[in-house]
Amino acid sequence: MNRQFVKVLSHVRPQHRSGVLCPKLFGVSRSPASPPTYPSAPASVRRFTTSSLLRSGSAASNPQMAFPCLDAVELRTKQIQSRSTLNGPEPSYTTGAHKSFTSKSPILLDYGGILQGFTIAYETWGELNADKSNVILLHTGLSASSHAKSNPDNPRPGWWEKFIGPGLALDTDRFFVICTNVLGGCYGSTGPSSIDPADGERYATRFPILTMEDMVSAQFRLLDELGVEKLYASVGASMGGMQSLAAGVLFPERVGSIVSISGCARSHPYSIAMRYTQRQVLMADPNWNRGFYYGQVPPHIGMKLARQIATITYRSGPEWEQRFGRQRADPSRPPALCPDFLIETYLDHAGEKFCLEYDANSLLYISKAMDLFDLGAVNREELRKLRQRNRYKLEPTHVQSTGVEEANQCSLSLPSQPYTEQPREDTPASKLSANQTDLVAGLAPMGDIPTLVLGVTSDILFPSWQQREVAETLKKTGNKKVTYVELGEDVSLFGHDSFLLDVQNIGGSVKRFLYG
Ligand SMILES: CC(=O)SCCNC(=O)CCNC(=O)[C@H](O)C(C)(C)COP(=O)(O)OP(=O)(O)OC[C@H]1O[C@@H](n2cnc3c(N)ncnc32)[C@H](O)[C@@H]1OP(=O)(O)O
Ligand SMILES: N[C@@H](CCO)C(=O)O
Repeated sequence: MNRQFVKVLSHVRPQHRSGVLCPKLFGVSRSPASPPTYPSAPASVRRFTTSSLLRSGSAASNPQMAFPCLDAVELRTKQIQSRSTLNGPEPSYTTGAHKSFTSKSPILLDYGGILQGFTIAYETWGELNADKSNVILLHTGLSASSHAKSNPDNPRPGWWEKFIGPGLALDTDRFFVICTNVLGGCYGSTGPSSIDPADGERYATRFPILTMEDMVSAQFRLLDELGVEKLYASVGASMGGMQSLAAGVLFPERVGSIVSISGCARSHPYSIAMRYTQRQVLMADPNWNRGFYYGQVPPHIGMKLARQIATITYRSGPEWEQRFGRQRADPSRPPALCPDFLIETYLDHAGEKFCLEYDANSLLYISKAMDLFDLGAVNREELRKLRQRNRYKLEPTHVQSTGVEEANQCSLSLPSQPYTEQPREDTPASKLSANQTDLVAGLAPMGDIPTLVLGVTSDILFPSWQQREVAETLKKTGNKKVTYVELGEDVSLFGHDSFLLDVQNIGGSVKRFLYG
């Protein structure tokens, strides 16, 4: 491990020890040994809080428990409701100054949606050389903005701050690094929170279903605009790893090399299950309101819970064993149903940090796009045919849909009969082999692109077997320039998020590959 874990409460910064504060909205004080304290709710709110519903102990055998964690989120709802009407109650999703590219020509999306125009927010570092041959396109994970690195216009540290710069993994003495906020995002690029030019209202859930390939196609429109014909490298981790591979499949002649860190060539059922659960939790928040919450209280409770589930998939059990063990935040207090164990206060804090920082609808659309990701030949062919069928939507004479007939197409209904296990014609072995063959055919366009596949053994979301699958599949396409690196548990226990944390091993491998 390249990092010291401290199994004591002192690891938790005092201001975060409550487990239920929202940095933007609450001030919470706590000394290391004292129990969590919460700001007291105004009288108007106290009426609704669970603590005020405590029943008189006269007849009960035991007192009712208190739920300060629920009081706190209810208080937040009230505070958002009563905020200034000037800016509207919803938070503004921005990470600061960035450049923007707006395409005036429409983009037809894989599943038939259309955007009449779109904007991509992006930032750059380093100098573009004369023949524009030193460009690295850096793809983000799910929730990141284009702000990968600080710059004079926005000195706030970026999400890959220590990986980009002179002499670093993405060496800005040599490369011109571009990072975008993805299509569907909420940090300056067109997404569900953007205005639909057709009616001047937010898209909300009238935003069309997206794919990774749609996001990558939008990025390549930006490259067209910048006059970049061929990338030196397409680099990304997590969802960015998916995009990095998708760029190689969609535009093989325009991609010089590929780095895929903790990515995959197709989403597997376990990762779909984990994202599905997050979406369901989020959509169950009444404030989500089927996506039409703009101008109202956003679904901060659903977002918080979704992020807690996500965090469980981003790190690893062994990391938490070392870091928190079974320690409770305050063993002197009786057990509570609100955050109690250190791992619980940690997850609570992760949810708090995120719940108003990111647009809920962006989370839904982008996580769905991750689920839909499959670079296998069969899926790619189906998407190609679908695009072909929808080409007419790009005709200038095409009248835009009123949304009604399209909405009907979107209405999945649950099967009327309970699921019964389907008999399989294939034996498991031949099924597996068919899957592999399909993926080899799908990745064939990358057969000549030098590729680094980097995985982390402690990653449960994009597990190392998927990394090996990508590397092995590429080799089967005839690609002789595949480098496979796996960080074992003796190197990193940070799980999926290792790509954000392990500068030495992740950054070092990327640097060696790019300089190779
Ligand atoms: C490409 C992309 O996807 S970029 C997107 C990256 N950004 C995010 O994911 C945003 C959310 N951030 C994170 O998930 C993390 O901060 C990371 C992955 C960026 C960095 O991880 P780490 O440095 O290991 O931070 P860690 O997960 O330990 O969290 C530290 C925070 O938890 C708090 N904390 C740690 N232990 C506890 C605990 N037991 N109880 C409560 N709070 C705790 C710390 O005080 C600290 O608070 P702060 O961030 O408000 O200062
Ligand atoms: N922590 C990362 C992981 C998923 O890429 C994120 O939130 O985007």
